Amino acid sequence: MNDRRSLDAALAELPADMSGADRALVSALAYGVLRDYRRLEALLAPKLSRKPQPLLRALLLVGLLQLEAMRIPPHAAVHATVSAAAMLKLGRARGMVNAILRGHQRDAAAADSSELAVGVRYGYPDWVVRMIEADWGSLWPAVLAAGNRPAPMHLRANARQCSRHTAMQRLAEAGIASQAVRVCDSALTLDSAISARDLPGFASGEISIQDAGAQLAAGLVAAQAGDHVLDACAAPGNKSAHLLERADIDLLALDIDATRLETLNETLQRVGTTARVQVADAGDIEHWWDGRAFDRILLDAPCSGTGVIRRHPDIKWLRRPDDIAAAAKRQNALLDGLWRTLAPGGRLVYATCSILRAEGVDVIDAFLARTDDAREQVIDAHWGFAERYGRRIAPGMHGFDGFYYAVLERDAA
Ligand SMILES: C[S@@+](CC[C@H](N)C(=O)[O-])C[C@H]1O[C@@H](n2cnc3c(N)ncnc32)[C@H](O)[C@@H]1O
Repeated sequence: MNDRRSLDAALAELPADMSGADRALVSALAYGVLRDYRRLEALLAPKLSRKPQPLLRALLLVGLLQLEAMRIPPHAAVHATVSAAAMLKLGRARGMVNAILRGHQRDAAAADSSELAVGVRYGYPDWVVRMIEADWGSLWPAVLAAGNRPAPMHLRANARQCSRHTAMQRLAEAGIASQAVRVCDSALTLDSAISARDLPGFASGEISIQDAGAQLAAGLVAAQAGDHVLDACAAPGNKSAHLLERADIDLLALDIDATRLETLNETLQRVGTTARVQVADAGDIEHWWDGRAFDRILLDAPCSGTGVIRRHPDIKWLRRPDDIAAAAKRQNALLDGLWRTLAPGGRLVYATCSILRAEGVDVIDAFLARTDDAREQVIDAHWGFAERYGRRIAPGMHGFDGFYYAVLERDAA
């Protein structure tokens, strides 16, 4: 966490020859500690007489997590953690690890978590708790708690290749139970998660893995055959692929990150579609725009990611309070730049996986106030909550990740 690397980037460095089961366990331990980091820290602190070195501290947190939140028999959890101390050349600390974990087992039954400070109890930095409280009113405890629950696995049926119904039948034939997601017609949810390589139809592009809340974007863009469409922040390409699956459009997919665009190319190839793909700063239109106006633009803006904390608990600890205002500034600048490339009568969909107003309705409010030829198109939908402009979704609502969407239209010339 010190280098602000994401958890996914750190897990990508696990040894290539590690077994799938070990990989899954390491991943569950890392995600679990980050989800519950503050509470585990609060449990550990009184048991220490001095500050342990970082590796030992991390090991103790992993040990406590196993005792607190995982279905691992306590004696096995203590034994494995003590053994790991030796493997990590922390042999001299084995006695201490053993004593702390055994002591915790004894004390745990008597512990009363209601006395913990709110941020510790819910496992969030205080500044995030304050922002969620301010933005979500009485829903704030539910919003925080939802960010600590594992997310369901949603799939998207590729309309070019099969109906959602057919996709579900094929999964059922392979013994994989799924259900249709009510308010999103391309989405289905699996009863239990499964790796992509074991999903029938994934390699051939019939189905893709994508949160159902994220699948709402393509329907809001509502591009028609022949439309000239821009996906301005497109990588790793899930929404681009969905846009292309829905209609024969002429899509330009931009992203500032060349490595992430490689994943986009792989995704488009897998689902059997093509787009023009370009590395660019979307806001810097002089450098990439050829002057041909777009009928539709999707701006899936870079944001705090506070709506996807349940999938990426490291976000809680990687973000800093200043990041929110900085993100809002970038979002405003992207909107201003991209608006100039939108055709009169065209539509721009603004999306973020943030649940903070500063990156959602406040951005749109300010944009509409300074942009004469922009109008909000009210989203008439059965998902999320209506905001002054746009709609936002709380994490876990309908099973979705947290999102904000607004639809803007440019006055006809
Ligand atoms: C929320 S992600 C997009 C997810 C993508 N739309 C999808 O559904 O797979 C935001 C993306 O914006 C990109 N980005 C950030 N700043 C940008 C900029 N100035 N211009 C273009 N892309 C940018 C990031 O590299 C990141 O890939």
